Amino acid sequence: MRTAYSVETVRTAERELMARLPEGALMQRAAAGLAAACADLLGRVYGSRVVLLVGSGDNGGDALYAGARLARRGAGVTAVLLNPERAHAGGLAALRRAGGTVAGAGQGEGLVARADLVVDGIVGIGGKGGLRPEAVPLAVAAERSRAAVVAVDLPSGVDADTGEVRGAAVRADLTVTFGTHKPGLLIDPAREYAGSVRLVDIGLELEAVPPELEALQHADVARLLPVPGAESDKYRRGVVGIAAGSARYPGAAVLAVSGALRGGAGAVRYVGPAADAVIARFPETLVSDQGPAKAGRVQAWVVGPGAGEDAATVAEVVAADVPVLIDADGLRLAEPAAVRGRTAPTLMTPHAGEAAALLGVSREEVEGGRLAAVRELAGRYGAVVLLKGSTTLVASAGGQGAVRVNATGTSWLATAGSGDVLSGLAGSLLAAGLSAVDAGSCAAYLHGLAGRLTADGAPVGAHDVAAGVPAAWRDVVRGG
Ligand SMILES: NC(=O)C1=CN([C@@H]2O[C@H](COP(=O)(O)OP(=O)(O)OC[C@H]3O[C@@H](n4cnc5c(N)ncnc54)[C@H](O)[C@@H]3O)[C@@H](O)[C@H]2O)[C@@H](O)CC1
Ligand SMILES: [K+]
Repeated sequence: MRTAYSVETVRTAERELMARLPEGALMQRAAAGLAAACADLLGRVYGSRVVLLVGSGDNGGDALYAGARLARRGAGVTAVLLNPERAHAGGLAALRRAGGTVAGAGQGEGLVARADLVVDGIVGIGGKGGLRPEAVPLAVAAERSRAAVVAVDLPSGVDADTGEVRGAAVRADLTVTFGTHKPGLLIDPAREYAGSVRLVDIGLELEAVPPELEALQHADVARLLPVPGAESDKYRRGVVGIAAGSARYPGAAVLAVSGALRGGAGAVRYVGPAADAVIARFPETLVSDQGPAKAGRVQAWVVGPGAGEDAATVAEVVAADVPVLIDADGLRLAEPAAVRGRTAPTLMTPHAGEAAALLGVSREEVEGGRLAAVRELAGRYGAVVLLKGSTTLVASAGGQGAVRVNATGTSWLATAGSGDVLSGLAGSLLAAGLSAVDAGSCAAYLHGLAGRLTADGAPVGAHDVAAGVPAAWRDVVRGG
């Protein structure tokens, strides 16, 4: 499991550790890890041109000490000081002793344009708001230059705790982060600015503290996925009911069933007006022309994909005493009070536009502040909420505790019907007995991986993604 902790938690852990260590030891650990990552990226350190962008805090200190290490190995290192009076004194002295030079902000853009490597030490976890105006031209120059850009701890200008980006921020190829991942490094839009992320262990002890975010890895998903035992039959493996599709959108039913068949339930039961289309494509489906309440026993329901205006079916499913996944039109049609009143688990799976409609805010607001939005929805509905997107977030019912984040997806998954496959898959995992948080996060993981494996750099349709789920599942259980 990968975890990310809030700035407040990091600060507390750092204070405790610093009290036990000689002065400056932590910064030396950080700088050593940073310099090693820079050297790896440069390949050849000797003779390379390195420019440090140095703000007024310890983030700049890390950059200066790392710059000193690179200068000792023969790099030409220049520090651009955004606030010369407040630059880290010890770091500056170390850089000068190692033969590095110092320049004012005015020379910064030209230096960045000619650099092989730019180190962004403008702000780290002490940053407030977006980049200050004087730093913006440097961030722009770094983005334009051919130099590799390494962010120290996090790209300057992004919010460490929320992943929000207000105004300009540094775009890094690599972020070297210290002690733990910060939430912003795992959540879009900030995640996109971070490039690849390398974690440097500086000895912080965080195990006893609840994280802000958790990201499942292959081994975690492998442990959670259902495996049929020798005694299993289709009913013991779980039956998932799919109430989806309409005369207008029969395809949504077919796609939700296609996901459900690959999700580990022993059988898929379909109710709705698209039974012919479903059976034609998937003859193994149990279809019923009765409403959900009379369709026969299921261990979990999926309702909503392509449902059109069929509020009665949504209400019938929401009233069922088994885990229910509500997606797409179902999110709009479900009565909030009925959802809140449910006692069995509920999993809601909106994309940003649907989440915005439920919250009564703009889509941009949800996309810019995904963590707050998913927690808010989970709180309002007392339901587990999976907010879809390039990074998918899953909040526990009530919105408290660690939020799961999934980044296995690819932008090729932004295709019609892809969400229907995801809801079928997650519903199937619910029926197989996973908790709503595990079902949602494992489904997002497999779905993203299936998208990545099948797309392999080219466009794919939603049905390809569903067909790719078994390969993703095998990849996960075989350890990648
Ligand atoms: N505290 C520790 O034990 C360690 C801290 N480390 C580094 O220290 C960083 C935190 O250092 P600080 O607490 O000094 O804070 P930062 O260096 O992140 O930033 C604070 C400084 O930047 C200014 N500032 C705030 N917002 C700004 C903005 N939007 N634009 C421009 N300037 C802005 C503030 O006035 C302040 O002077 C970490 O991110 C990490 O890089 C590492 O050395 C590891 C050990
Ligand atoms: K930084």
